[in-house]
Amino acid sequence: MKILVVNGPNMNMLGVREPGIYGRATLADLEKMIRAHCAAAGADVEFFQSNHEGAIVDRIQEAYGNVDGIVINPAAYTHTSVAIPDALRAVGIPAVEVHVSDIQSREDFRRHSYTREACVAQIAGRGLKGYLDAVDLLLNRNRG
Ligand SMILES: O=C1C[C@@](O)(C(=O)O)C[C@@H](O)[C@@H]1O
Repeated sequence: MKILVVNGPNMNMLGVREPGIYGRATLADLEKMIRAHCAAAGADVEFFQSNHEGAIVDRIQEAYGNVDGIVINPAAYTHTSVAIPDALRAVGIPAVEVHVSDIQSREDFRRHSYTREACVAQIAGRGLKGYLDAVDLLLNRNRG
């Protein structure tokens, strides 16, 4: 089982950006945590972060035929992008959407996700642990 973890815009600023909302851990800390979790479960993992919508679309397309599950935090593109969910539907790889914060309890414009419909589940408001829950969900789904 190979999992691709995709983080969208400003997620490279984790640890610095709005720590009251996103915490003090960095993207490197997050990736280390996910890597250890996947290793313990015997799964391979790859990471990708970009601030550019088209680069995220390209990476999802590259996953076609190479990856069994995608964990994606599209960040702000969650609320604006049609191209990212279209790419997820195009490759047909099961994906779980993750948000560190609880997008339902913040500003109104964060409540709607275009990506959600292209994913098997959405996990929000569990902090960084949400990524591990998303990995588990994909692993359990794969075990059938
Ligand atoms: O950049 C982000 C991060 C986020 O996806 C989260 O992880 O809580 C929530 C989004 O609304 C926001 O634009």
